[in-house]
Amino acid sequence: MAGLTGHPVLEIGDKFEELQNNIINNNKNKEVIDKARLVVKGEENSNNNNNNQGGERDMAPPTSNSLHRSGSRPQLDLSKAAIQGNSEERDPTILLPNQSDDISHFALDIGGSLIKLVYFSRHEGQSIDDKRKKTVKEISNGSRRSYPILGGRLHFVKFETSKLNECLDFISSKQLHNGRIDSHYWNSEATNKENAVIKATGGGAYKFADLFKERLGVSIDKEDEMDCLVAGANFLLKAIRHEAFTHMEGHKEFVQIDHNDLFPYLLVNVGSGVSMIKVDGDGKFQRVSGTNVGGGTYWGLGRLLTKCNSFDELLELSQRGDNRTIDMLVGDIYGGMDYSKIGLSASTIASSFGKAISDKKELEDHRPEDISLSLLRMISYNIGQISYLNALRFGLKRIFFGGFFIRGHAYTMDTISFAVHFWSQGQAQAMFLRHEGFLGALGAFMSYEKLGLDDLMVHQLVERFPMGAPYTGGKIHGPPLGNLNEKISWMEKFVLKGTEITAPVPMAPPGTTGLGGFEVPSSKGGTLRSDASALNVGVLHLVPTLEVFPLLANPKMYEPNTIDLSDHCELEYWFTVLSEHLPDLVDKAVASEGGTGDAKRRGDAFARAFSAHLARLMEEPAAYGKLGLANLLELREECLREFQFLDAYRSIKQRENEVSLAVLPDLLMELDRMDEEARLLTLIEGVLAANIFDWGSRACVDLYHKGTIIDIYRMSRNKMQRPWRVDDFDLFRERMLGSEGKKPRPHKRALLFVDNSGADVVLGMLPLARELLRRGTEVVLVANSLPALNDVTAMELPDIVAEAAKHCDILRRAAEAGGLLVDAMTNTLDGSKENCSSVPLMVVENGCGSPCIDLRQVSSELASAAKHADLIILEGMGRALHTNFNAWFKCEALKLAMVKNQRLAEKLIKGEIYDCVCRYEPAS
Ligand SMILES: CC(C)(COP(=O)(O)O)[C@@H](O)C(=O)NCCC(=O)O
Ligand SMILES: [Mn+2]
Repeated sequence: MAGLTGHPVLEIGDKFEELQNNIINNNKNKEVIDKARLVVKGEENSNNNNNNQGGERDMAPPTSNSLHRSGSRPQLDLSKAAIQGNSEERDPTILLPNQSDDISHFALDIGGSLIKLVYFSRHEGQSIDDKRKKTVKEISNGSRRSYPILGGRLHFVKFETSKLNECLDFISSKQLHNGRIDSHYWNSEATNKENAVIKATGGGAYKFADLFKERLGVSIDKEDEMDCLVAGANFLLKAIRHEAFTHMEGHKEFVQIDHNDLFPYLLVNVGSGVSMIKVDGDGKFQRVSGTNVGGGTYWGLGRLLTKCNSFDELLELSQRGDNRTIDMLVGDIYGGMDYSKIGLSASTIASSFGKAISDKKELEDHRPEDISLSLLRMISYNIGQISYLNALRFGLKRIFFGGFFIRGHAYTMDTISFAVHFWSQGQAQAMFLRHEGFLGALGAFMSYEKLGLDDLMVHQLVERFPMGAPYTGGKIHGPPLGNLNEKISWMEKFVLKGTEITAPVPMAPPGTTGLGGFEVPSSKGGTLRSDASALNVGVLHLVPTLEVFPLLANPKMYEPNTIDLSDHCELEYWFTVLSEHLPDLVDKAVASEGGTGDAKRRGDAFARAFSAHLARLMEEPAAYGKLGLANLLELREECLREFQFLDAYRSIKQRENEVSLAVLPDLLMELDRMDEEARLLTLIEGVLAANIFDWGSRACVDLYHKGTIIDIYRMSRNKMQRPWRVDDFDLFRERMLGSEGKKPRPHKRALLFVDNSGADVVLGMLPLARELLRRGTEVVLVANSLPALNDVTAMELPDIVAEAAKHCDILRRAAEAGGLLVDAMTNTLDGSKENCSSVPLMVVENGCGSPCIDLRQVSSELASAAKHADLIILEGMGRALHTNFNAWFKCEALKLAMVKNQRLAEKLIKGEIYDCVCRYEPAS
């Protein structure tokens, strides 16, 4: 039969059909094809799944939830670390002789109005008892770096100082003061409570020391406040990618700080009072000024003048205020005119509260809203102005503002920025910090010896935004949520509370009038969320094993995201795509957990949580740092995991693997009948065509509901006519096969970043890997550490490879050489064990649990494997288009994907849905 694109291999579609008939006649295999139909027709609902659950679970490869992206260790004192006992055993005990047992888990900054608490929590124990263990050792040359030792997270929580008891209850409920979590890991005796010492800064460290001793039995070790502020700020500015930002006229922009060019700067900490600190380096600073007119002044005066009950209420009032009724403006003095000679417009405030002297009004005659706004502007301008004058005094260009007075409040930041800009005539810039209120607490935390926190680098920290955790200490939510059930009930309350909680921080630009200052701030949501600033702070995962992918040509310039979500249309489009996909995803997730009542409740909570994230980000796209499409897709996966859906597509993946493995031998036979050139083309076509099996694409899911796997595969092959929309195949062929009779040298090692399970990996990437192996190139299959949609994981791959190897000597020998076939090879094709001299086929995890990959943060395993690679192949929309489409590498790169989204096809390649990309780039 003629091939669909003129190549004989394309009989594979027919082979599928033939196979189907054969299989149907064969009772043993009938189930396989039935299952395949179920999958592709989208008939898999919770009921079906319910029925199948037991059997499928038994057959499924072990879920990889034991491998976490952030599943490695906090930087503790690892010197002289050694494995105790047999290093080959599962979960060997690791001794840390220089690690002291009494590591405390939290530190406090007890201020006049707020208590800020930073605490450290540990990951659960992990195991990499998978078939890759040998591979891992192989690649990392026997180094032990890939053993999971410890993992950790930093949480940021705040309480009102007046509610100190809530804070003590929280510490007590989490047993933070007992070091209980650690003792389990370090094999130590429970920490001696009597001697427990915790670090704290701020005035309350002195004031409440006795209470801590009485209630928790711990002593407070007081740390200097300025030391802590500076240590906290330096850490954040060096270690968090999107920490500092400017905020001008409602527009927030993250600032990339060059670590080598950070100092000197002015740190302005606006707490109850204000400190201005000139920072010259780590531990090198001088408090150069300050002002007693700060957050406490705003709150104190505001409370007296407006009878407000809380700081946040006062701030919220300002949203609806009009300060012109109470402030004396230049125009009030100059009969409505500007004082242009000295550059003051009519709307400039000439005297804060100045009108109150001339009016015959009493306090009751003024609106509390106007008073609050006038007060806010007075204090913010004053802080901005004094800060600038101090920056000028020491020749400092950069001013960072922190402290809880700011509270992520757009108008406050705009006012301070305006003052700095105005007085410096644009020469200095105000910058704000996302962890604004936690500088002191973080600094106190870092003062514990041997923590090694200050050595952490940007790529070793991953910030996550779990639902519930940031909602702290407020009247509605209580402290961060401890267990899943609490979280779900909280989500249920959350929905009852409606939009009040998701109401955005007002972001509308507060209309300026040139030099004259701002008009009344426009209030978008009407309410200012009480925990506005806390919401901008996630949980920091400390992952010292993450590394920058060493083959990036220019890591500093690297931007993983291709789609710029700062374009509002783009943002809206992708938000709609994700919202519309949600019901289907919830169905799959609930089904994957057996469709039980508990799973449904979790599914519901997940949907609410993810929708809340979307709503929040829609209102303030930069709320969680710079937002790209990859972040959104990852957030969705993280959110699923938060509600304990560890592998929503588990059964779908398994069925597609089975069906694809069943037709693999036919495909390999067809390939082997071809000459080199036809084979290479067919292999690339195969990768592109099989990338259609993508459960994350709306269009593809619709297809699966309409046709069988065979129809879809055929349709996909039919689309394979060259030229593809981006088609560098000829270049790649020349590199692989040479021209004019010259044989090029084969690649030494290729990293194949695989994408989806089923046909994608089995009929697409594995045959391509086999071709490379055949040519003497070592192949490393790079797969996700954690499940994401229907992507294949590093944990699942060895079983798939073992199955494939049963039908192919090349794969078998290579997999054996790569240590992948440990015990799976009882059944080889010919039973022969000789000839193990093949180049190895290996599997490494990439460190991610997302459909995309940010190459600034990959597993150390991958970084290690990359060192000898001279070719990388990135496959799929997530890894090759949404991210890395514009990335340059030090080695050759091949980017292969089918575009399964109409809009992306139009925007990125001026094409149509199902068009393909084959981009080949020589080393740069
Ligand atoms: C999530 C995905 C990136 C996965 O694609 P893949 O990497 O598997 O090729 C892709 O399915 C996607 O962008 N989906 C959303 C757009 C849509 O539904 O059209
Ligand atoms: Mn995928």
